[in-house]
Amino acid sequence: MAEVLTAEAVRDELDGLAGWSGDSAGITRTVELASFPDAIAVVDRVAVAAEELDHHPDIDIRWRTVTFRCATHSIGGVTMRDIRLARRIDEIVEGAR
Ligand SMILES: C[C@H](O)[C@H](O)[C@H]1CNC2=NC(N)=NC(=O)C2=N1
Repeated sequence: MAEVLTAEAVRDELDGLAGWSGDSAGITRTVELASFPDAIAVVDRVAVAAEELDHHPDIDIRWRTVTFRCATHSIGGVTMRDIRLARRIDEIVEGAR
């Protein structure tokens, strides 16, 4: 079972996650894509990655702007599962731009 990260550990991990912010309750990144279809394509790729990781982000879609929030719901905090998911999301977003 993943262990919840301390606030300091989350801050350290956020240093390596450009565009992400948050705290020990959750981490968030908002991205703007070129179009609504591009945004949905990114969300679809993130869904595939989330299924592979068995770890799922909260996703807010507003036209071309997509916000991802990662927290480990079963624990109620941020774990390395969320950090790994955030890294995968970054790879997908960078590949879509
Ligand atoms: C059974 C399955 O492994 C669990 O329900 C997973 C699914 N995806 C998850 N995603 C997130 N963000 N938090 C969880 O606790 C979680 N649990």
